[in-house]
Amino acid sequence: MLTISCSQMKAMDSYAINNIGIPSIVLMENAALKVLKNIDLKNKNYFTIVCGVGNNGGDGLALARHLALINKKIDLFIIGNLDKGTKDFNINLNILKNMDTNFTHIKNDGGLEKLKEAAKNGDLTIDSIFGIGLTRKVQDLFYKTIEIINYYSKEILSIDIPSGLDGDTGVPLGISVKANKTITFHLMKKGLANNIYYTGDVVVEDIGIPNKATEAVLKMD
Ligand SMILES: NC(=O)C1=CN([C@@H]2O[C@H](COP(=O)(O)OP(=O)(O)OC[C@H]3O[C@@H](n4cnc5c(N)ncnc54)[C@H](O)[C@@H]3O)[C@@H](O)[C@H]2O)[C@@H](O)CC1
Ligand SMILES: [K+]
Repeated sequence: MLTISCSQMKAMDSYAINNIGIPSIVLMENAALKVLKNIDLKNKNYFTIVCGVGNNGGDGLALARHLALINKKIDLFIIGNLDKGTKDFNINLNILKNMDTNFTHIKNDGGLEKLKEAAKNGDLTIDSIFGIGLTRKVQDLFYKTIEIINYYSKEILSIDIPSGLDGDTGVPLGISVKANKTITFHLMKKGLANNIYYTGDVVVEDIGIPNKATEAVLKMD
């Protein structure tokens, strides 16, 4: 199976967006719908969703909307500086606010306590804190959040990459979510291959990036 690095994935995303003209929000919506497709909606009704403020978090917010639309119970948590959300994260957060969906900003111990309860009580925890944009060691509140997700969740689904896992080396940067299932986008990432301890089952889902983008990037290397 072809495996790619996080920088190749970023370049493919960017080629699809900037050279082909697919709006990034379309890719995000596709990503969320592909995650939704991989959830056992017959048996799962209560979702604890933990989002960062990058595009991985944006995927989680779009998924939260789709779960709310089909009347699932969602407990939404956001970690990170809300003033630094990406454009597509902000679009999705704004939609949720307009739908009167509440969220907890994990910025103090109160937030972590709520997360413990939600992770314990939920049927599935959705991990959308970091994807291919993880750049440094996971520390402090992020570390504690991942610790709680791993310890209390009945089952965990990671969006794109288990948060904290280096998508190139497969080694945690300080700590990583240990997922039961990982839905990764477009192509398999190097760090997810043969790394079932962290990733659980890995499903690769197409999000509408044309072959032309893939080939253009592979040719560069
Ligand atoms: N337009 C796109 O590029 C698309 C991206 N997609 C999703 O977006 C992800 C990539 O999004 P981004 O590039 O925004 O990156 P991420 O969302 O993976 O992470 C970036 C955020 O995490 C922070 N961060 C990184 N390392 C940290 C650390 N150790 N501690 C605390 N904060 C840390 C950064 O400051 C930034 O806020 C993909 O994995 C995928 O899930 C999909 O929506 C498809 C389209
Ligand atoms: K993730």
